[in-house]
Amino acid sequence: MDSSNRNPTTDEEDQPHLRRIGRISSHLIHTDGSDQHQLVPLPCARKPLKASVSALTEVMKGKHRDLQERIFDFFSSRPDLQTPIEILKDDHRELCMRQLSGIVRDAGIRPFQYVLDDPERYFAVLEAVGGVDMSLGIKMGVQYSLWGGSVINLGTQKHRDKYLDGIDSLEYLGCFAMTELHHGSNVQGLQTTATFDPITDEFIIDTPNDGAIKWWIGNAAVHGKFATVFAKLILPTEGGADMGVHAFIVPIRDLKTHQVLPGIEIHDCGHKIGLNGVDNGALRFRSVRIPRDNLLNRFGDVSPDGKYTSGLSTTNKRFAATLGELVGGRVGLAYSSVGVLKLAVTIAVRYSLLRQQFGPPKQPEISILDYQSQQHKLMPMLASTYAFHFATKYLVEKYSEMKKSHDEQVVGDVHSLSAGLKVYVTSYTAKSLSICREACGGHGYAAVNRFGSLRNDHDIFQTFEGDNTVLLQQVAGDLLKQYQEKFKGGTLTVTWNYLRESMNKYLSQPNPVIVRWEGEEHLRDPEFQLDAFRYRTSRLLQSAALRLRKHMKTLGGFGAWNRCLNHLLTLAESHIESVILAKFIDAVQSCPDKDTRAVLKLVCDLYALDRIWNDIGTYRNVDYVTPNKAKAIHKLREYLSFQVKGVARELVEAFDLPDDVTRAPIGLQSGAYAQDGSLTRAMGLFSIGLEQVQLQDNLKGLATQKRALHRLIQSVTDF
Ligand SMILES: Cc1cc2nc3c(=O)[nH]c(=O)nc-3n(C[C@H](O)[C@H](O)[C@H](O)COP(=O)(O)OP(=O)(O)OC[C@H]3O[C@@H](n4cnc5c(N)ncnc54)[C@H](O)[C@@H]3O)c2cc1C
Repeated sequence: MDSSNRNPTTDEEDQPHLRRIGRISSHLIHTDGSDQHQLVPLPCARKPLKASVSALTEVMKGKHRDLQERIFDFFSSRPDLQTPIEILKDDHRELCMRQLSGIVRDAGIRPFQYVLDDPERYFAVLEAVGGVDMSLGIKMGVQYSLWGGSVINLGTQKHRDKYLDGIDSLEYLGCFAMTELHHGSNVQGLQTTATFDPITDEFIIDTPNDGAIKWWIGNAAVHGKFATVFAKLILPTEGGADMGVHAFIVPIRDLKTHQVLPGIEIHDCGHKIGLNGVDNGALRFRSVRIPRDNLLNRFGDVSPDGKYTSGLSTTNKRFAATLGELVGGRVGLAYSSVGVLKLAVTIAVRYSLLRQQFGPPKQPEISILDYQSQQHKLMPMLASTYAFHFATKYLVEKYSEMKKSHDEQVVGDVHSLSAGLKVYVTSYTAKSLSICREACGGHGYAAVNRFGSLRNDHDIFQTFEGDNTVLLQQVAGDLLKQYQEKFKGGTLTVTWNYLRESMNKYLSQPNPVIVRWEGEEHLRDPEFQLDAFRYRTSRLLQSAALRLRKHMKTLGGFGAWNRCLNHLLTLAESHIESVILAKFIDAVQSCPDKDTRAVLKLVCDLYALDRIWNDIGTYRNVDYVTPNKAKAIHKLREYLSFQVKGVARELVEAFDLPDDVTRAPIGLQSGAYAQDGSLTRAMGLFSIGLEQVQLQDNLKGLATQKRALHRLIQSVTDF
């Protein structure tokens, strides 16, 4: 599988602008004709990179690859559990349920044990099943991370004793019922009530109006037996004291008959844009009585005589503690989203290497990845996939550490990091899925090539577990808090230490000499790259703080925040980008193999310069870079894209996705790199049809069509 970089001479010839630069290497000429400043070093002057797939795979391989392989093997041995291209909503829901129980009961994998003992393993399972069918990943997340997680993290020992075994074995399928028709993001605005009745020692769960109907609740429409219901806890004092939002276990269906229980109404949320394997439903409660013990009482409890006790002094603190325990879902989404991005990039890059269109006169057509525009679409995306891989790996490790140590600093760090990475990665992946589809032309539009379902299934990752725009504001809020702490001399949490070290440096004018440096060595120096990211974040942070203070006087806190909202969102994104870069640089520097380190460094440089170029206006506005330096960044970014293209095949191979998971006929490993143009393309097209028929076979048994198609392919081969 190992191979060296593509022949740079050939590649150069495919790129006339590079050829031009290459030939006049000693002089200072740009493709735009200007001759003012030094060019970035030339392609022909460089040593080709040696990219070894096995060495790269070793770096990218998660700790629990063996577990993921068990899952892939299980699904490849069970064609009856593979999701066909065309499937009706109700069939998809049943299939998804069978897939989940297949993992637990047939393959013997117990994800819930990992939630309890080894979250890194749990996230590895989640990533793998998401590759099989994203609906399965989400259904599993609802069962174990949300419903199961609420019992573990918000309940106490009595709840663990009573529910954990049933959750693990899937006997107690459950829901996480937080969102209401009128309130999604604003959880403190929930209206469902849980009123304590000391006479019967019960809570009475009520939906006071239509707006309080629980909405979008996963597992509710068909399979759920229980729901963790978030409701305002009301005590029976005069007028009813509202103790804020708490979580309660409410049985919704009979364990034996599966009948909906009295006082509960369940409606189906219907066909969705994607994730139709998950049965989302709406729940309404009409004076449903549950025992007092069903209050998940880790952060607040009620005694039989109706007295409320809590170790936390205010409603706000209890609320923060309750929501804080639920970050696992966000970690899972960020991690899984990188898995989706890997899949999409793999399909798009493999296809782009194979597909040929146009070429120089009277010469063979060239691969579409030889076009600068295609490199521009896909290479920074490939670099970002690597960047996100290392950042989310770090997040998962930190999350596991937090679960063990409960160290306050780590808790703060994980909360903000999980919010920031969930937002940044899911938004990026959502946009990339459309770019990948387009990059594969018409074949990208065939359902069998997967971009449509990946895009539709993944899209909602931007909204659930916290709407991205809302979550990003939490990151901005935390940054401002850290900023205040810095000036008060308090401690900064781990990922933000750079603010302490460098705030003063960044708030002074940039060094007038460095702003002119434009040599490749300087632009590819991690110190320069990190400095650029951190400079931008620090400036944004300081200016946001000043603007907020100014507007606060006239508009009040809420109004001032809204007046500065876009600024705050940019600040939070900038911070997350710099955290991602820092983790990527760490990964490059700790890579033991010299050649592999060089490849990772190249990819990391592309990630860094791509992001700097994307926001070049900001850097220019504050004179952090001169116009000539900006041009040099642009050119180097283009050139690095070109260089990454040379190792793109190895970089996607290192994701190590089996064909069973990739599935898209245009993105399979086998035969994808054959050089025989016309026949390869013909075979490629037919194999798409064949795949479609194979999948339909699973559903409808159309074996005769398959044989006919085989004959057709055979005739092309014979010809
Ligand atoms: C398929 C699916 C599955 C789901 N599963 C579950 C589940 O199992 N359990 C559960 O409890 N919930 C579930 N949800 C609900 C989901 O968590 C909510 O949809 C989500 O929290 C967003 O809330 P909302 O829909 O009310 O959006 P809103 O909060 O109304 O947001 C709408 C728009 O307003 C903007 N907006 C809102 N507030 C602000 C603000 N302060 N500043 C700036 N912009 C703002 C948002 O950015 C967004 O663009 C699911 C949803 C879907 C679609």
